[in-house]
Amino acid sequence: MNTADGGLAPAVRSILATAAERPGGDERLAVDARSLPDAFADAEADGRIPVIAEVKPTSPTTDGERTDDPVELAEEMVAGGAGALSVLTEPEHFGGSAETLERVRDAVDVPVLRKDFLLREEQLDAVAADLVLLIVRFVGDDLTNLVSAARERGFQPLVEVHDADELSAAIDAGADLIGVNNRDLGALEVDLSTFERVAPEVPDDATLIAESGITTTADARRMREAGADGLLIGSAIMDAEGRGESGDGVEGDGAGGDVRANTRRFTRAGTEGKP
Ligand SMILES: O=C(O)c1ccccc1NCC(=O)[C@H](O)[C@H](O)COP(=O)(O)O
Repeated sequence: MNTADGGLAPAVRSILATAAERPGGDERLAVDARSLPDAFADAEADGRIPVIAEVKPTSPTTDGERTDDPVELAEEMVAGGAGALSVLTEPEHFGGSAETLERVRDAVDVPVLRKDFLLREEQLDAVAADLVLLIVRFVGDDLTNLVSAARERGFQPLVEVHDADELSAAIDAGADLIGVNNRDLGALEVDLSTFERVAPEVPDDATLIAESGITTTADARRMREAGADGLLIGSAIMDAEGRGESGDGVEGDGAGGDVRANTRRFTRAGTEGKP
């Protein structure tokens, strides 16, 4: 359901309205970032699929909320083999905070992505992280400046795209970490063929991440076969409803709300790797 007002779903319009109001940090940050490509290489060398597991207490498309300590969740994800973490810092719609990210990053030694809807340079300075997300659809013509501003502070910018035009903008901005979001932020619908359409156009030397909608181990293998170097997985690992997944990819009798087991299921999903 695309809507008026830029074709964005009401929840996304609300997310952007609150993001526009959020202040930046008091001073410019200088970050000593943990390398995402190195973390992915370590996972591959260990026979694990590189997974960025997301600490996502809730969202506009999630039923229920996880109120467990995010640091414990993060440590369980790493114990399940996550090569990196993503932590929501958006407070109003995702239950995140900068403080959560700080605590998680202090507790683990893998790279941590700040997952938020950043619109202005000063918002980069709200909290240290190893990576920051820049969503092409939302930052528009500011993308090149924000990529530079992120790198000047030591962040690795992960540039998120949804179609070929956004990919061109990401490449023009010099992005080397590219995420293809299977979730259409206009309609909030998920379609894994989005990644399959966009991935062939991504330069070989970029690190390519399939984002959103990866629910089963079959989905994970499908994204890897389509060229994903890594997978960003939130809801299926957080699994607030405790549905889990059975061995044959059918929901219902699996690990439920056990984030360590959920993460392991994806990191050990088995694949021939990138073609
Ligand atoms: O997840 C949502 O409901 C959502 C709604 C509106 C804008 C963004 C949204 N998600 C942000 C994300 O990038 C996802 O949390 C992330 O890709 C993980 O997705 P999933 O594995 O499907 O939880």
